[in-house]
Amino acid sequence: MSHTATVSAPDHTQAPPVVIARGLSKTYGTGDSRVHALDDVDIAFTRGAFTAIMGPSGSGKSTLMHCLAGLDTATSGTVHLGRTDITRLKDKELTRLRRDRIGFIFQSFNLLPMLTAEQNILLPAQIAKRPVDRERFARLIEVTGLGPRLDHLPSKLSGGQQQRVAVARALLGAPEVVYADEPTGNLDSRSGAEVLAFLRESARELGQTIVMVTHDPVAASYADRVVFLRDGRLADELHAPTAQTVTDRLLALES
Ligand SMILES: Nc1ncnc2c1ncn2[C@@H]1O[C@H](COP(=O)(O)OP(=O)(O)OP(=O)(O)O)[C@@H](O)[C@H]1O
Repeated sequence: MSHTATVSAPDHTQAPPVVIARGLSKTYGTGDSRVHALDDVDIAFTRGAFTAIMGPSGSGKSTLMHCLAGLDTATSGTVHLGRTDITRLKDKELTRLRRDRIGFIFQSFNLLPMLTAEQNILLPAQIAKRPVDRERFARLIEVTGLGPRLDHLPSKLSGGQQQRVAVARALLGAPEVVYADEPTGNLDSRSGAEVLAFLRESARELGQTIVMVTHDPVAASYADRVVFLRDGRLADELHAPTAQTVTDRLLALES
């Protein structure tokens, strides 16, 4: 009698989804000026996965991220964060959900200029009256290499250091998902690579779920998975991307 055993490698398709969007559509305008920014998008993001969203200009990347994050309201469809259908929440509940369960990283670092690096990192926890996980704080400072800069004001930090402060701030509360909108758009390639390596490490080592919008195939190559939008629809998907495979798919989409 023969026995066959299948050993499946741990991969993100086995992990439970943290964010699930179903039938997500967003239209702007009416009549002839009507634009389908998102057209019936179904997508899920599993725990600990680092996903990049790409696509030609106007394909709906920002709209998708804003609807997933509860920064914009979808015309139809649902978005679940864990068990919460965020499309049913009232404004106040949505504000609280964004504050307590989601991390944000933007192209502009959005640091408060009069606060030190450390104070900036701790600010969201203070505002939410949330206890600070000192162990996680220490780990984030170690991984970001910000230790010697903690008492510096943002104006005394390089762009890359400022963005690392913004990333540590977004990750400190262990949010269920982090949305990053062109996080390396304002950085030189070396600083950008440091920030991206840190995001990748956060996904792998801390199980942090990250969804990043980017135009840059090199940035996307740090992700585990790249999803491509065209005309508001999911058009393609790549796993274990390289800058070259991402570029090839983008060119195919744009042709
Ligand atoms: N507030 C708005 N009013 C009307 N149309 C909008 C609005 N926001 C976005 N759109 C349209 O929706 C579509 C998708 O836009 P979106 O900004 O999501 O695309 P994108 O892929 O992020 O583009 P880019 O790469 O240029 O940032 C585009 O046709 C855009 O013109």
